[in-house]
Amino acid sequence: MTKVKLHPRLDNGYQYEIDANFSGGTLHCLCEHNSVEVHIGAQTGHNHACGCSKCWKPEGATFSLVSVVGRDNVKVMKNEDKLEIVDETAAIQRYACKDCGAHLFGRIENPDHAFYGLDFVHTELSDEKGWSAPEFAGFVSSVIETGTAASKINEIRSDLQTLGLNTYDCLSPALMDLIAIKTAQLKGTFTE
Ligand SMILES: N[C@@H](CCC(=O)N[C@@H](CSCO)C(=O)NCC(=O)O)C(=O)O
Repeated sequence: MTKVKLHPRLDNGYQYEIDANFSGGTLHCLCEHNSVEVHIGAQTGHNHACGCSKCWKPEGATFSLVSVVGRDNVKVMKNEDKLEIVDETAAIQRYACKDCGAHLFGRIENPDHAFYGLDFVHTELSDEKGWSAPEFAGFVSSVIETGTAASKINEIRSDLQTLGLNTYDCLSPALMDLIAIKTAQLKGTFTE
């Protein structure tokens, strides 16, 4: 039986050279010429494999690898005119290259969103080494929505677990707690 390809960074050995002093790098889209460049001026956090239908995935991958960084650390350096928002109605507005389709960053504009202030980025689009490593796999069941055979889901979960990534069908408990805390704060029901 053919194995489902998770993501090149996961399938090919899962190597991350984490550097405690790492302070960012430059993402570039996949265009050979006139590529879009976005500088990320800090280490990223909450890196995870995401199976949702909206996050950008490289060719053939079932999951994206996506992490977050403060929006003030995200700066478009080159070919900004090639960027377009994939879906203006989505909570995360993903800025993609019109030519190659790679997503350079995703931004939340709703100040009431739990993750407002954080941009979503795919650090595999950078040549630098030292970025944060994936910590878990989220929205795993969602891969069925985009055509992965439902019969493969147990194998997929098992492969992710083998890589040390706990699997969730939403986000990790820590991130779901942040979402619930924000909701409680907005409702006035939050207690420490
Ligand atoms: N089954 C849906 C789930 C989509 C979903 O809720 N995705 C989350 C996380 S994306 C990054 O981890 C989300 O916040 N979505 C808002 C958005 O994408 O704008 C599906 O697969 O589409």
